[in-house]
Amino acid sequence: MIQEPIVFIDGEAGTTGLGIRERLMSLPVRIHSVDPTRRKDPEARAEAMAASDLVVLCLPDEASREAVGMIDRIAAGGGRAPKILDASTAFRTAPGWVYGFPELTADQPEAIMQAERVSNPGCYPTGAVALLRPLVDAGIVPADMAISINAVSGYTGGGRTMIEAQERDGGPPFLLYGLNLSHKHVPEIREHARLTRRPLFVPSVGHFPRGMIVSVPLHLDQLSRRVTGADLRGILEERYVASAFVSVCEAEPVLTADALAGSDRMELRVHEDAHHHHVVLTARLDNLGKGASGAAIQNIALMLGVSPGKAPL
Ligand SMILES: NC(=O)C1=CN([C@@H]2O[C@H](COP(=O)(O)OP(=O)(O)OC[C@H]3O[C@@H](n4cnc5c(N)ncnc54)[C@H](OP(=O)(O)O)[C@@H]3O)[C@@H](O)[C@H]2O)C=CC1
Ligand SMILES: CC(=O)N[C@@H](CCC(=O)OP(=O)(O)O)C(=O)O
Repeated sequence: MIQEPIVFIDGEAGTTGLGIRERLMSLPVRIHSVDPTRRKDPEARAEAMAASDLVVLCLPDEASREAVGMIDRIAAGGGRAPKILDASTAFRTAPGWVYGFPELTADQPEAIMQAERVSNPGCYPTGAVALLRPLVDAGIVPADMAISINAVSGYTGGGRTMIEAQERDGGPPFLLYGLNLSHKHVPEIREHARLTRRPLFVPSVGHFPRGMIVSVPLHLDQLSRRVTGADLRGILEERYVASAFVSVCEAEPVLTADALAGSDRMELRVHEDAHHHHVVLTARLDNLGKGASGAAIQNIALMLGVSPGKAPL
């Protein structure tokens, strides 16, 4: 009998870890857990890593870097190092890591399959890169164009600390943050959308648990060629036509941010005022779905060569 691959989730009790654990039930894998009382014990975690085929890191950035160091030491000691999928921000632009957005290009699924180390995309970059990269690749959005990105997330995006604060206090209904304009996702968006000019990114949080809209306003008369909203939509449709997770939808006058809560899919739209040559591109997703745990399951399936056997949530 063929043995099921073994997966260890470091940070299994956190928001992203729990979402991945739940979704792993749909894959033919065995989950290796450590005793909850030892979940932060380096010795117990190193043992679990050495016994696994794939380690999923659902930790804060610094703890992720330490965990990768532990796996490096397993390899240096002559052990068989497991593959790594990292959910943190630590390695999303790091050399030697493959970016875990399978829809990025036609070659990306194969690159993820072959990789030893994959970084799971950030929730906001998932929407921004999905909208911008095909248009940059097509030469329609110039790589050095001044791009602004606005986004709103559900409060689970801030992990346990923000969830507890929002649920204890009733939370502020809406707040802009990252107003020092150096949010940790900017380098990731810039690199994977292939922009040469740093985009301006303004995130926000609303008092709802799950959901996200990322929006990118464009003045069509500033693009490289004369194009219409229908042209932009055509390029996005061509890129995502085969994807079970990403779809291009009809524009709507109103979008609610939490409509895809509980789903691992993402919806893209092109909203146009043709008379004024204005377009707003939007991506709607669940920050914990395609923005985190749902994307992780896509990557785990590719990295282990297993199939979910059912359609995405
Ligand atoms: N929430 C989201 O929407 C998304 C989050 N991510 C990324 O996933 C990672 C985890 O985020 P999230 O799940 O939201 O955060 P949480 O705070 O909900 O979970 C993090 C977990 O890691 C545990 N932990 C912290 N330090 C260590 C350590 N040294 N050893 C073992 N366990 C440790 C925490 O335990 P304790 O609580 O006891 O400290 C907690 O269980 C982050 O890097 C984040 O950027 C990715 C995509 C989206
Ligand atoms: C609402 C909120 O606080 N969101 C987080 C982003 C989510 C996250 O930390 O995880 P990823 O990097 O994997 O997306 C933030 O802005 O720092």
